[in-house]
Amino acid sequence: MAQYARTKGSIALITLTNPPVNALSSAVRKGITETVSRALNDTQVKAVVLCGENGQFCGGADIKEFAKPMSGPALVPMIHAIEAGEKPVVAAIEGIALGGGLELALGCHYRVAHAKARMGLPEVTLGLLPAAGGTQRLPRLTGIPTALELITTGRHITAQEALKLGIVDKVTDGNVVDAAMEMALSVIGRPLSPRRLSTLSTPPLANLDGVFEAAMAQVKRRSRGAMAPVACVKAVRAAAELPYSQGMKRELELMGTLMSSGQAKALQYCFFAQRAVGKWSLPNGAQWNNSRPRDIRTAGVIGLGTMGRGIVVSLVKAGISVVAVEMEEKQLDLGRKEVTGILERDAKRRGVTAPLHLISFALSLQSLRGVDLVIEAVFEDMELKKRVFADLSRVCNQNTMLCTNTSGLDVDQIASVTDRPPLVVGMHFFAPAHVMKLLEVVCGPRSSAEAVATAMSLGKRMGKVSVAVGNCPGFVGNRMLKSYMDESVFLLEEGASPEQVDQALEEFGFALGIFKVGDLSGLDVGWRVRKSSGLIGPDVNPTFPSRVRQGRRYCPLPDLLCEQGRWGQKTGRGWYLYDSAGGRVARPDPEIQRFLQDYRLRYGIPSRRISEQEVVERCVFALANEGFQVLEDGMAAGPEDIDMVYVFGYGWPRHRGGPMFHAAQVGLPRVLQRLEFYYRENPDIPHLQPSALLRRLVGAGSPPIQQWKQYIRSTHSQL
Ligand SMILES: CC/C=C\CC(=O)SCCNC(=O)CCNC(=O)[C@H](O)C(C)(C)COP(=O)(O)OP(=O)(O)OC[C@H]1O[C@@H](n2cnc3c(N)ncnc32)[C@H](O)[C@@H]1OP(=O)(O)O
Repeated sequence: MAQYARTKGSIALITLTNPPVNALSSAVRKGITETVSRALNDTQVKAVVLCGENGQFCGGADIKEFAKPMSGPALVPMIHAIEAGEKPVVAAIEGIALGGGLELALGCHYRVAHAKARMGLPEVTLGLLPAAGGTQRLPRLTGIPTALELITTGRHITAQEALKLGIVDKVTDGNVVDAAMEMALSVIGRPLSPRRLSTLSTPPLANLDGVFEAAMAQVKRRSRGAMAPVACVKAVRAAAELPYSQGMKRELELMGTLMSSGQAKALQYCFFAQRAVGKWSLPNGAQWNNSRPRDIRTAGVIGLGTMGRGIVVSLVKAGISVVAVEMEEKQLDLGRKEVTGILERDAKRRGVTAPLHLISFALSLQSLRGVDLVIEAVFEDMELKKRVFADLSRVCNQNTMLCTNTSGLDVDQIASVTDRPPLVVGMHFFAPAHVMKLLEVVCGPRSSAEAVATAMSLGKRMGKVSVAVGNCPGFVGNRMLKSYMDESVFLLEEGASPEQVDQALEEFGFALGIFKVGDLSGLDVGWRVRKSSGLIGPDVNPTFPSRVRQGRRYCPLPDLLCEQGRWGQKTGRGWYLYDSAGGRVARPDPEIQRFLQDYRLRYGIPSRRISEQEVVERCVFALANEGFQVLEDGMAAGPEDIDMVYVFGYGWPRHRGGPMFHAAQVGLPRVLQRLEFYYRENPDIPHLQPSALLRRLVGAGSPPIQQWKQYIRSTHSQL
């Protein structure tokens, strides 16, 4: 897995060969160890060049091997042998040098990179730290602040930035191996000591304590509850304060704690799950590798509200020409201003020109005649959407794909008013659409494989994580969210306060508690949906609204709040109080306490002390329980799909893997037992009744999450 060749007489060329990214599997480590030793012992060889085949230097440790017992040579002594050797070794970096790949390069005496290469230490994103000497060598090379930033964020950098930071010695537009050979020849005979990073001291830094305290505070704020960023700061601190050998001991110790943690397992699961969801398949056998997506060059977007604007920006940034349509001039002007502003600010930040030439704005659907694909983003109202799609059917070319950005309406009903149901799919973006990474691609029963493939591939082009989901109310994300939201308001009825619930969920790892999220997105949105779904209406007693509707427990608290004009941040008051309309800083509101007490008194609900454990279990297990039901109904291909929806669309803490992975990690028997308990206590809450799939999995001895699909009774995938 590492090839050896002698070139230009005195140079040994070692090539890593482990496609697709030359990960440092045990076979590759063995190959490098053997070939380096051969080169160092060959008296004819005066210098060594290390490169990777197929234009990729190295993607780091083989992540698949983390779950297995360690075998083969370890990375640390292998890199040490390169650095300590008496012949100059030059890394020829093409494509990527990530994680252990960059650490390997840092052990070489010189580094030459191709202009398009990317480098970084992304271990933190896998719940780890760069434990092949990365936390000790990088600070000695770049200084502490830069190393701290790169190691705690895992950010990839370009070759140009790497050159500026001193991480590489040369950047070339040409053949990187040739350039590395040239450098190798030029450095033969030069002293190697100054090039051995482990022997250097970290550059002096004033106010060391202050720098590390600030870094620690920042990682704790940024990644609530995540262990790896904290360990990264500690490891870099060791580089600043300890000799190299002791720093390496500290690095190893910290890595040991991380490696055995549930967080690392969750983050590594997320890495593979994110890739697995791209490999969609439909019951008719069509799948990602046998269905050809269309080449989309032009698109139309209808509706320039918050969602539509974000969608336009995402498309344009992917290089697609967009016709943006609004029906009213005022809305169109507002939309144009917003879209232009977002694109200009983004371009300024990146030092490029805003691609405004790719957008045109129009007041009529007629302008969409020639586009390849249309995304509708009008109000969430079935009749309105049907009118739009019937019009599109008449206006657009016969071949134009028609997509709806509905967040939960029946895609098939929408398709049924068109002349082309196979070319209709849902593309459910998440607000703000140019920021959020999730795209649910909703496969209607009549959506063609080509349409699904096109929407999935378009999502990827826009930098989204596209997940194929079935066509049921709320699809995957919003369908599951309903149980989570219902539990949170039931907890208020029973004695909790919004801030108590939010605090418990934020401690769990959510970026924002559910009530803060509600205030942020506007409480009136859900109010409108409940009205249109018949949960609120003329039959409901306004002074004593019923707590049972459509045959299940219902909590009228959010409706009562909306009736008082408390719509969240936009009105300055919601579950919390804000300084003014549009204010962002949430403060607990004593009025809400009184409102909740009056409500409980009025309905005779005894108020009790609710523990943090109950808050988290009822909200999170209810969410996972609905996830099991989603799987059973065939609306998601597997638990990975659900987890990626939650990680990328709903602020689920990535270091907990997703609701389904979390359930597996807590232990399915425990989840079942707690759901049974809460359902016994609340028999009027159907979503607390454990799903049949959960019971079956527990009955089968709780198999690993990768095997759950085998236990899904239905063969009726709705994808
Ligand atoms: C002592 C410990 C020392 C060091 C620790 C480490 O080195 S941890 C690993 C650090 N490296 C990384 O985190 C890199 C992870 N990979 C990526 O970020 C991307 O894969 C990459 C390299 C930028 C390429 O992206 P691209 O979009 O081009 O391809 P894709 O992500 O779909 O990957 C292609 C297939 O390669 C598999 N793969 C990638 N990296 C690794 C890896 N390090 N180990 C194992 N497998 C890896 C990936 O799963 C894909 O597989 P497939 O079966 O095709 O889905």
